[in-house]
Amino acid sequence: QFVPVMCKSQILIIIIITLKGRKEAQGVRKRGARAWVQSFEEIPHTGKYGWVNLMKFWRQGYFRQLHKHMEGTFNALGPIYREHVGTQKTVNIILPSDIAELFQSEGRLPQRMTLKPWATHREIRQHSKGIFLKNGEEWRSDRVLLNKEVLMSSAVQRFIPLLDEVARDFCKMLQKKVEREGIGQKGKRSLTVDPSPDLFRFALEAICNVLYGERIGLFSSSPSLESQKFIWAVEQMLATTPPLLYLPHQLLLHIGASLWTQHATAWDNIFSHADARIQKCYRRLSSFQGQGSKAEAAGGQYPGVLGQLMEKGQLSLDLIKANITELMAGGVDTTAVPLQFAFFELGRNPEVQEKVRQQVRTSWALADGDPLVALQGAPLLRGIIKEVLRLYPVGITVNRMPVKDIILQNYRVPAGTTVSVCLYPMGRSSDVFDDPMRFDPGRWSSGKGGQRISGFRSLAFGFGARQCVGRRIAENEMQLLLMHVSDSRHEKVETRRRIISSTVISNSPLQVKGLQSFTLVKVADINMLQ
Ligand code: HEM
Repeated sequence: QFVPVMCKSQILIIIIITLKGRKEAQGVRKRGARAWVQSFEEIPHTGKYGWVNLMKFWRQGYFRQLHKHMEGTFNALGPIYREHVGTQKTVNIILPSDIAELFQSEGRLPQRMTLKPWATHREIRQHSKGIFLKNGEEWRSDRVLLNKEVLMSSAVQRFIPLLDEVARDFCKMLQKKVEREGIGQKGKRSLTVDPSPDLFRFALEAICNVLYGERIGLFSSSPSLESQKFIWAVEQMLATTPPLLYLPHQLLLHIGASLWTQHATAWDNIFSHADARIQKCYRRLSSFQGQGSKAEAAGGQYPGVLGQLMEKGQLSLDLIKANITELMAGGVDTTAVPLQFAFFELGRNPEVQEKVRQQVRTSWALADGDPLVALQGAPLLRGIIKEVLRLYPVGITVNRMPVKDIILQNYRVPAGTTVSVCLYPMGRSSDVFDDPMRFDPGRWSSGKGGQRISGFRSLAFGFGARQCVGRRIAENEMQLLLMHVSDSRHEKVETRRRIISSTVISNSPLQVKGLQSFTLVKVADINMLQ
């Protein structure tokens, strides 16, 4: 009844006073929020009609630049917006206070938006689904078993030596390359290379060693074509996923559209590669049956995640296969690409590079050859990974479907809505990070110099019970590589240092040229450099 005589802010004040008691009792009023919770429909949006928006996405090339589109939309509409594109509806958020609210409402069985094209592939090929695609109790029972093999600290201790061995061999391979192809005097050669293909090989070699407990020889002078095909297949699968998420992929499947065929073929290749590896490993471990445990059969050594799962026998072979295939598919691009960005940023920031080298040197000296201890003594390595994933997140969103209605920015969001945390714009927002465009690994340290970053800001691996199951593999794999590349204690330091300063880590145009040679899926990454 005050409307005719008062401005909007006065109206709000009056309402706060009159409704305070009632809304707080109902538990829907947030501190600092405007009094009256607004409806879902009132959330700012990018257009009502999903198909019209889809056309716009297509025309403007947003599928390749989703992160940029999100950043622009937050700038235009504020910290929350709705988006309806084709078959997808999401609410997008960016602020830690809203993210906290979302994750606190994820329930005991957190649920993400299902990647339907992936699920459909499993259904039409009659493959079992792994944890990525499952929900509910079914997800939980697999996940608990996998956590023991890849996420818990006892597992980390088992696989660290395998990752360490691959990281050391990678450095040796680079040294040989410099000696062979570099310019300058013997022993003081330097070489400028595009590190991308080598880093993809490194990531595949590392994940295979952890999963199967055996090396696949990708650093040899003639790496197998089969492995190269696997790398291409993962790239193809990732590149074809974003458009399929918004299109009626069942229809595309029905009419045999080439986008769907490319996607399904890529998955088929991933499955057949993983299948061949699994069969080979299975035969090797089975041939020792009756000679004690599989761990003993593997010469007393850790037999890899597959061997552990088979030995324990708590998951059916079908489910082991489904999950190992997902770990393979999730274990290559996810680490190879951030490593490239790590080198790129270290190249642009020589003072950071020097600090890291000093820290690694000191830590090695105290670690007595134990890679885990050495990593613990060099927190800047962890900071580099966090900083790289803040600026160049692998997955640009993490989403949840809350189990109850939640209030975000004073709007009511019904249970079951897909809410996406937009990592790329969040990582570059000055509302969330001080001086966000500065590459500063030290900002994550808790001690002197660190910014004491509070919660819900480091989310590149997701959150809680549903966070990335491969997180510890990825973090340790990337840190070990950076540690060995930075380590200047060994004999061939000179060469390695040159690799850092003049080759991989340099801000020369050649470095950027290397990045431009990425295939489709990486186009987004190049844009992230802008
Ligand atoms: C820098 C590297 C990586 C990043 C940034 C990353 C990021 C993510 C994110 C954001 C999620 C969703 C988490 C959530 O919903 O809360 C996820 C899930 C997952 N990731 Fe990763 N990941 C990485 C490496 C890996 C690796 C190396 C593997 C395999 C060894 C892997 C396997 C998986 C699987 C299987 C899931 C599904 C987990 C579930 O739903 O329970 N990821 N990852």
